[in-house]
Amino acid sequence: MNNSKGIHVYNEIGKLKTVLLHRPGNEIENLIPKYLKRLLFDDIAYLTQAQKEHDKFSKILTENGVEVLYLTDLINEALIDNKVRKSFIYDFFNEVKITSKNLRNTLMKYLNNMSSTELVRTLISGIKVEAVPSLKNKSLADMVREKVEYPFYLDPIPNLYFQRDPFASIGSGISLNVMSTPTRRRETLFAHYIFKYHPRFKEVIKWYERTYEFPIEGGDILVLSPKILAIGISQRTTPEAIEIIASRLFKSNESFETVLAFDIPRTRAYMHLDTVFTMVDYEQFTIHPGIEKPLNVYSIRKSNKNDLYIKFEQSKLSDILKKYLNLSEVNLIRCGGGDYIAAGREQWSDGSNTLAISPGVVVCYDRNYVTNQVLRQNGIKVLEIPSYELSRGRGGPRCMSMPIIREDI
Ligand SMILES: NC(=[NH2+])NCCC[C@H](N)C(=O)O
Repeated sequence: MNNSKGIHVYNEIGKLKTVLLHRPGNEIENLIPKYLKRLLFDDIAYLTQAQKEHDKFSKILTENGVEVLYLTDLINEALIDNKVRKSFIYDFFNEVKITSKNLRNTLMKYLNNMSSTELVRTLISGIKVEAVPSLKNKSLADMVREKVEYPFYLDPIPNLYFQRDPFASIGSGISLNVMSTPTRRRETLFAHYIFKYHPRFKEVIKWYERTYEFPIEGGDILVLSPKILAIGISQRTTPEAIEIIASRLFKSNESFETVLAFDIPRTRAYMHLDTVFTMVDYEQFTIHPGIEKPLNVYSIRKSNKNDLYIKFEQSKLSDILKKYLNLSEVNLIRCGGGDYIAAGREQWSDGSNTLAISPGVVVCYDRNYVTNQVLRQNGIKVLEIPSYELSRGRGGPRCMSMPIIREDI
């Protein structure tokens, strides 16, 4: 592991130096069709294949000089102190509303017998009722719970391999996000403990906290330049959260001057801005044609009196990007080459969700061959990873990764 401390992310495309991933594990094997919708997954995935694909993703990154950190390692390193470990477990119980004293004690005993690695793995993959010794002296809540015949005390966390979302690196700090659905809220506990206790990360400043009121998720946050952020107003991210982050950033010593808020349609297929718009080179972006017409963009800037100055941007997207990023040309590369059918199909499997590892070099799913071809025609180097299973969770290479350090450009 390299020794650089903290976070450094001032752009979307500068050479990626360090990135955070989570390799999918048994949480995927605990999904059943009945609960898919609530757990925000679209199909039953085959874990062995998903892991192969994820390992390939990680290998491509490593081969390109990126330091890959795994969430499970960081959290293990953060939980060394026994008191911290206990409070992490209690936070999990509180998050899923395990309130019965008896059940809390029984589960605590069950978890306390585990090594730290096992504990973390279990909290992620879920706790099956049958795995825990049966309760003695049941409370009313325990009895009611038993009648429901739900197989888990703790649900699996199948979306954890989408490390883009629970927190987002912005400049030298992070937004510790408020997830919009209950199923993903436990995910932010990992970041909460890492950024509080891990020696490498505990000094990092937070622009947003998981206890705030308004949802915001990392897939909506794009650091376009040291001065400009783009944040989606989406199914998952609220305008109120964007205002709070903007004003925290503008009051800090950071270089950010403008937040462009992209108002995108609220739909499952476009749950975050990065499912329809990513940056691939200095002046090139991918975009899903399905959002171009309904897109409204607002600019948020610092006004003199420490207030926010908010304006609706009248121009078309390429002109807005030219103006704020100081570019003479902007090329919007359309998902599926702009073809209605290909764009719809490939966006669904994250064709516009690219992860840039340096200017003009991106990691993409192999299945989106139309979009990948168009990217190449525009001079972009596309590194493909297999995507039979990973794509069933509705997220691509950008969704699966959180940059920790990027080189400035
Ligand atoms: N940054 C992203 N686009 N992440 C995709 C997350 C997908 C995940 N199944 C969810 O619905 O939350």
